[in-house]
Amino acid sequence: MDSNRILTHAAQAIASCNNAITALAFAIIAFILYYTYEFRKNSDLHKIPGPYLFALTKWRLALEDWRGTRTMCLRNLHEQYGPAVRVGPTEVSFASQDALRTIYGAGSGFERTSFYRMFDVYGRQNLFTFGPARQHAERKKALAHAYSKTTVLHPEATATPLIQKNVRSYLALIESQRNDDNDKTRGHEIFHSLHWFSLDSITGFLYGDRFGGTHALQQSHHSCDQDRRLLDDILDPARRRLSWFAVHLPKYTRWLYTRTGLLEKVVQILRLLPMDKPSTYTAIRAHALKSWYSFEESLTTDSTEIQPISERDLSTSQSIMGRLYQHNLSSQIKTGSLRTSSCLMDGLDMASELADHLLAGIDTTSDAIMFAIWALSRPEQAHYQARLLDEVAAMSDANGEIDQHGNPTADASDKLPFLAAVIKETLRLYAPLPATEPRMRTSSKGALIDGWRIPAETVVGMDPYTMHRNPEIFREPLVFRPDRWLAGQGSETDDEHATMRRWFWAFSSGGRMCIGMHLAMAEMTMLLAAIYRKYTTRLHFKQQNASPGITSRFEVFCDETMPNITEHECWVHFDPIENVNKAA
Ligand code: HEM
Repeated sequence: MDSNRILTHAAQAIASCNNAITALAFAIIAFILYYTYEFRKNSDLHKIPGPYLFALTKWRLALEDWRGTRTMCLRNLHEQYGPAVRVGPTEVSFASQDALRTIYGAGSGFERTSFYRMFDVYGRQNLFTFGPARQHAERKKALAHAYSKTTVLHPEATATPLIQKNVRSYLALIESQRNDDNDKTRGHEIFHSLHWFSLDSITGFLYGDRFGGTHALQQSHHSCDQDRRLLDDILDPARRRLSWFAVHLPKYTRWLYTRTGLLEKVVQILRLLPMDKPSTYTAIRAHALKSWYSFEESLTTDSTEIQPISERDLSTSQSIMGRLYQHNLSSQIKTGSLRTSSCLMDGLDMASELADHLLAGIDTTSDAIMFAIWALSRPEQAHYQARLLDEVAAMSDANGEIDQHGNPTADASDKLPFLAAVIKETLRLYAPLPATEPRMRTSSKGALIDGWRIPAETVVGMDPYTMHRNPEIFREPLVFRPDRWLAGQGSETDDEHATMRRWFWAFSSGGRMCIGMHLAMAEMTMLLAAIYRKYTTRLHFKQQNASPGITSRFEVFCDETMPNITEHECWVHFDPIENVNKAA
């Protein structure tokens, strides 16, 4: 090849290289212009403060989700940018009372977003996942009475005797572990045992003893081990990764988990599943479905016609399953139809509803009780434990405050002011569901929230974590101080108390507020009152300088002031009060 030809080739190569660089440069500029246009297109959202990258792409917030730092990040962004922050191209986070009323107030027109559809069960929607207010309101009407405070605290209805029984089983479990242990330094791991307590309570309440009530607390019961294993897939930390995939890549995740045969094997070999099968909630959902089918079967054994529940089976007729079934049956009789209106349910609708309550009622309540015991057991908070011990010790048999087994009654436990303050402070600082509750208005009308014009289809949300740590509302927000809730006892004025109560948001608010709140409160008050009448608690050495950690969605939550975390574990000692008194 002569030198001219070489030069010509070289010139051509350089020219084509230049063309490629020019094309790339154009592509980058076009990309930036496109995104800048997209970013600015919505001039209303564009005015809301927030970091540029978050507004540019939803994957920036998804990265925080992946790292498990979403809620902490939102709180920091609110500290930096104020009560309204744009956290995605079409997502805004709020932290103000005006926003709370506008978004979550009854009849606000804001609905739960598609985010909640990952909680559909057996392919059916339920109270938790319904978007439209009308559908949701009809279902809530069918259930509200059974969850009311009057029903929950009624001494002869299902909840109270059931929780009393579970409290006794819990105390018996503490005692048996204490007696079994030759090594008195071993201590008690309460994260798991409190899950057993809440599992037995919610299954008994929903299904009754005959059809699905569990016995995880009763070591001598034949189903104890099997019932405890129902929780295995909930307590697996891989559940957080699965939540991330389910939220951010829902179609892909559904595809992965519905493969069968050879493809299923390929998916497994390539380790594509975010969480190995059985994935979260598999065991609980299977248990819930089995309970429903055995109940349904019992209704049709004697006849081909479905019958009302027999009067003699009181525990079943008073369970949520029995009540829901009766309610549906009477609606069917009234309308003469099996499932023509959205308020009527078929078997799977009812099974889905019950399964969802089962899932909602386990971690929440047990995590809250665990944090209360952990907080009271810390040496720096010994004076709060002493105050609670005094309060429960003063309960008297003569006033009917103690039941025949020597434990505080439901009604009396509900009326203890200091215990109520301990629980409220626990739920403030360690809310079991601390993350964003996303909502959206789908009607073409947007909304004015806290002075900002928000177009329809924008995801808006608030989170208890940020609300509960606002230093302008809660003095020393990271400090566990139950007496802040007691009028005339902390340094807060009456006005400050009223403001704090408005900012307390552990159970949400408005039409979508937690339906299980009174049940959860009864479980918490009765168990804590009974424990502190018999025992003092102190931290085990494994818990020194370590906060227990709980899972909620993609994140682990703990006491952020502690240097270490014990994830899904919490170790304490229970010392019988008479021993403590003798030693003193
Ligand atoms: C300390 C315990 C509990 C806490 C802190 C709690 C908190 C909450 C919160 C914050 C919500 C709203 C979530 C959202 O919109 O994203 C909620 C809803 C709900 N909770 Fe609870 N919960 C607790 C216990 C329970 C229990 C024991 C049940 C048992 C049935 C339950 C059943 C539900 C249901 C069915 C909903 C949906 C209500 C609706 O949409 O109308 N929760 N809960």
